[in-house]
Amino acid sequence: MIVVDGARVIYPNGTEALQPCALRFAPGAFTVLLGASGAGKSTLLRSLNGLVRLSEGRITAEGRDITTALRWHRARTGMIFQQHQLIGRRTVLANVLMGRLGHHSALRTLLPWSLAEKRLALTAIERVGLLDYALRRADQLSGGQQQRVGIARALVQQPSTILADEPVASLDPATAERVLAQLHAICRQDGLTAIVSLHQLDLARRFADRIIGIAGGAVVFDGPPHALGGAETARIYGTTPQPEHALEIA
Ligand SMILES: Nc1ncnc2c1ncn2[C@@H]1O[C@H](COP(=O)(O)OP(=O)(O)OP(=O)(O)O)[C@@H](O)[C@H]1O
Repeated sequence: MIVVDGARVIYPNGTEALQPCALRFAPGAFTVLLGASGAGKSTLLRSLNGLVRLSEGRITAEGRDITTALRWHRARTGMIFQQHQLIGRRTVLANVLMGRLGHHSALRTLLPWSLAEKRLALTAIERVGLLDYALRRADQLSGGQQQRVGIARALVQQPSTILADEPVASLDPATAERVLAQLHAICRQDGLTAIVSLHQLDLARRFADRIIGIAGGAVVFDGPPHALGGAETARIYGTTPQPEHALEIA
């Protein structure tokens, strides 16, 4: 269980990117963060991995404050980014093995990877359907394939939580859906807690167990997809509810 308790983020330039909020993330749930550009989704996700320092409040995982147990927390938290953050000239296998770095001391990383770790990496690559590409350079893959490498790199960490920051934003709609469906299926199979920011409302409705809507750094909606009607969507995106949406809520 991850618990966000009164977390607030004010960046050094004075921007309050996250207003004080209290959230609980139950194990195994697939949560989608929705919000307009600049709403604060990345700030929340990055706080959950200790990449952004809280100005107030605290975040705990399994009862441990993540700031004092940061290395432990990061080792069990897989991060997936919009731009994949792959090393283009390295192979898929080498990129996926990078996911193991958090499990080793700095000195251990100077040694070659063990057979067991290579097996783990190949299994993760196989799970995302890219075994035939394991020895290809990452920059020779399509955008969708590169994001699947990003997923495999997160899986090889053997995480209990996946944080994904707009993982399908740079993909065409059909590829976005396939990649997200694969991520969702893997999280389900492994019982992983997933917190995923998305721009696509339809994908959020389809895959989320729970949707958290953020606007201006505040949580303005928190509930299951079926509770997200026109008025709630308008609150998240700062738009006027449409008549058909109004009917949907009635
Ligand atoms: N390092 C930073 N320093 C100052 N302000 C920042 C910083 N990072 C983000 N912000 C500001 O904080 C607010 C929230 O940004 P954030 O990136 O969390 O939003 P987002 O919902 O993820 O947006 P997007 O969908 O465009 O990625 C914005 O006003 C943004 O300009």
